[in-house]
Amino acid sequence: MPTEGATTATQPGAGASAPAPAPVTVAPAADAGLTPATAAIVLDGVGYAPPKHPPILSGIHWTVPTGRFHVLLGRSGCGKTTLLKLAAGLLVPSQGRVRVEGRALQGPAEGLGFVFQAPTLLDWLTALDNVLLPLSLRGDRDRGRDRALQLLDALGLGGLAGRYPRQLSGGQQARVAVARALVAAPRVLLLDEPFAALDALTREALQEDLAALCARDGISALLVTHDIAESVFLADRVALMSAGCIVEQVAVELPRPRPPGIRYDAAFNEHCRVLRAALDRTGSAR
Ligand SMILES: Nc1ncnc2c1ncn2[C@@H]1O[C@H](COP(=O)(O)OP(=O)(O)OP(=O)(O)O)[C@@H](O)[C@H]1O
Repeated sequence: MPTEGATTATQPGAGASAPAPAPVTVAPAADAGLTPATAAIVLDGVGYAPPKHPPILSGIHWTVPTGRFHVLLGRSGCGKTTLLKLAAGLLVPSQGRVRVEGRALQGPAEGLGFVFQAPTLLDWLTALDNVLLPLSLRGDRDRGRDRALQLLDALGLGGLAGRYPRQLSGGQQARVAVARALVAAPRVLLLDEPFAALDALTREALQEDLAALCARDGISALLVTHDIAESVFLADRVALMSAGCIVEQVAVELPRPRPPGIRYDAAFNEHCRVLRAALDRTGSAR
């Protein structure tokens, strides 16, 4: 259902024989402030400027509803990582406020998982102990062992729990990093281009596993990426960032669960086309 003020985009020149995919909803940035009944993350008029530096972000109104998967898509340098750090409480906004699960952030948010651009595993710990690290740091290691093993299994690393990072491929290390972010059963997961360094096939497999785990556990997720197809495969809604602002939003109205083959469907490609056009409207990176 298009949001008020939204426009729709259809495929030009779609042939008479093949049914045209349903229109994709493109909403103006103003709709980013819509507040659903339950919100995982709310950014209310958020701006951020480092000390003695011009603003990186301004006027961000954005809500991630509970249990939904939202993606921030934008060119390099537009402010995506900065926004994610504000949502995690790792940076304090210069204007506005951030709320995670209804609580105003005063510092690093609790009960939240974070997956960084690089896996950042500790070389001297096994895959299992890397996954257990967040629990070990608070003295809960033993209680989490079964969950850690189950997560490694769900991510295809069942037989590799005893390996050290140097004995794992890049894709396997990325899987360990995802398991580590999930081990404490966060309700909210933030991901900063976690698969950017991986080859296309490994990346797609990880997207599928991530989508399945988030759906299984009802996790609210916010992922930052440059990758249009990754956005469409994972997201319920994509926000486009440009020069520190959210400029447009695209609702991804594809069924869930999304099988790997959906990437070849006309509707999937239509979403990619619309996002690409929206990204082109944002101009060049600054
Ligand atoms: N602490 C800082 N001090 C000054 N400038 C900063 C600081 N942190 C980030 N910036 C600048 O703010 C802008 C946004 O950075 P950010 O890392 O949020 O972008 P991004 O969209 O995540 O980029 P990428 O996709 O390349 O990771 C960049 O121009 C960056 O150089």
